[in-house]
Amino acid sequence: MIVQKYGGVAMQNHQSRKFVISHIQKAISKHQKVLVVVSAMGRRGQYYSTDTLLDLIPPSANSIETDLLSACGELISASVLCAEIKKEGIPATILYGKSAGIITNEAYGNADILYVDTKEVTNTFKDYPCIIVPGFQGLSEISQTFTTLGRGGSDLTAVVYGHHLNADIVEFYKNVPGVMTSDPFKNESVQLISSMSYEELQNIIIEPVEIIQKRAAKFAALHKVPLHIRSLYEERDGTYVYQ
Ligand SMILES: Nc1ncnc2c1ncn2[C@@H]1O[C@H](COP(=O)(O)OP(=O)(O)O)[C@@H](O)[C@H]1O
Ligand SMILES: N[C@@H](CC(=O)OP(=O)(O)O)C(=O)O
Repeated sequence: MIVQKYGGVAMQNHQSRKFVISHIQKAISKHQKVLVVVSAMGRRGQYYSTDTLLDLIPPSANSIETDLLSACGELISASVLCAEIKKEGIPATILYGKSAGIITNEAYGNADILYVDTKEVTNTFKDYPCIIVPGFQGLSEISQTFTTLGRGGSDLTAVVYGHHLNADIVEFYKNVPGVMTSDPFKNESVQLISSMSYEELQNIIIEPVEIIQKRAAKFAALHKVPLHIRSLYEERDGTYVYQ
């Protein structure tokens, strides 16, 4: 089985989600089972993006209501993709909250994962080749409320499942060809790095959220989770990280 992660840009509209569905179809043919982690649709200004949702309420410290509100973005995204995938004839379902099994403390906004219970995921794979999970969120062990894993946290969701499900690979579908020598939207003469070590990946990420979330890169390095960071739009290989 493999894990695929689709971020806000990949999920932003019907056109971009056609690419998403095509990658999922190919993954099922090749790997039989795919766990799809999705982020909220689009960026600030687009209806259901994380920043648009958070702009609905007065700026405040991380709290039960800020995490519940931002978790809604990924729930909407998962629901929309599931409906579209089923329309294409692919059997798929959604797991979230307790069934998704990502159990955290109550540090709203940047929760720590206490444990991951993959029982429901494993059982559901007996009936469905495709399971969609809203990224970026967990469930707090004590209060059973939604928590979030820091901005860009769907990347962490993906690598955490990759590790706990022993996935062949975790694929990230981006609006860039892979990890480049620097951000292609800021610099002109950049090149694709076809493979890199976990250490090199962590070193290239300066801010908490860049090509992938820094926290996710650190987790992948710690557990040696194989990664493939690649383009949503092109078939060619992107960047492999596996040593
Ligand atoms: N070295 C780098 N190589 C490629 N992209 C980079 C790099 N550093 C920063 N970036 C930025 O990371 C972004 C991540 O892609 P994006 O599709 O927005 O991710 P997400 O999956 O979070 O939606 C790119 O749009 C790019 O601007
Ligand atoms: N939607 C959340 C989580 C996330 O990972 O998003 P994206 O994959 O679009 O960076 C955020 O904006 O922080």
